[in-house]
Amino acid sequence: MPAILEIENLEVNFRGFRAVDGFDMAVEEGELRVLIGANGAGKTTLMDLITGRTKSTGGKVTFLGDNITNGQEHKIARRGIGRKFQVPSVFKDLTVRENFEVAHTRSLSVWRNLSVSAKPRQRNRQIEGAMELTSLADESGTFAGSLSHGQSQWLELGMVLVQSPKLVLLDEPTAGMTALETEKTSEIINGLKSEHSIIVVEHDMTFVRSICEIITVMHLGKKLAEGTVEQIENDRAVIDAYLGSGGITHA
Ligand SMILES: Nc1ncnc2c1ncn2[C@@H]1O[C@H](COP(=O)(O)OP(=O)(O)OP(=O)(O)O)[C@@H](O)[C@H]1O
Repeated sequence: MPAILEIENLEVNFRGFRAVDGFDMAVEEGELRVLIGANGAGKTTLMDLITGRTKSTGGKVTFLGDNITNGQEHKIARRGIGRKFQVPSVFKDLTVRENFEVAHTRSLSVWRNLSVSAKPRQRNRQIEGAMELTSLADESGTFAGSLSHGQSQWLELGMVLVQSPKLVLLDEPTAGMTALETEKTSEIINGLKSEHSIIVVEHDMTFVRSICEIITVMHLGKKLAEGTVEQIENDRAVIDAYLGSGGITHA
């Protein structure tokens, strides 16, 4: 499988402080990669560097064979990197379906530039597919402001998916969720596997175990370890790095 995303020796230096410090990672097409690391390890900064929100001071990011290092954020999004932030930013006064329509229209402006117009039937199929994937089909007419916290998170995830990104970045998708919502989120994410390439930043190791194939561990801006859940949980360097924060299971 070719790498969809390749990060080489990436660095950002914030006035002498290297939040990301010579970081390497390659994610294959169709892969679900989990990125873990203690608070301040540099995970969010890494996502910011991939998406062009923060500019790097060294290294390279390659997406689908193209060098996207320090590209403009909207252009990187248009190339097909979708990002779901930790705090949902849905339109509360619109229904679930209307939120999906807005997200779909946003993605259309990309296609319009390429003189391709989406057909209504195709549009509905995409929206309905995203509603199914995120378990929101029954909430189609519900105002987003009336959704539970978990459902708002799923709506935002669906709004990313309806734009058909080639790579989806999810920043702590279970933050603030109940145990049941977390379980449902792992079902949703497992349902996205193979169809999508996904990078998930997550702290909750129970959740990580339920979705994960390969974990990359970040520590002080660097890659500390990479491997299966079992390999990572038994890795001496990882255990040592997490000591003091209660061990890896409470990372
Ligand atoms: N713009 C900035 N200027 C200076 N320092 C920054 C900046 N952005 C982030 N940092 C620092 O870089 C380090 C990494 O932060 P980052 O938010 O990427 O960590 P994280 O792994 O996502 O942590 P958490 O799990 O708590 O979200 C932190 O010490 C943070 O204070």
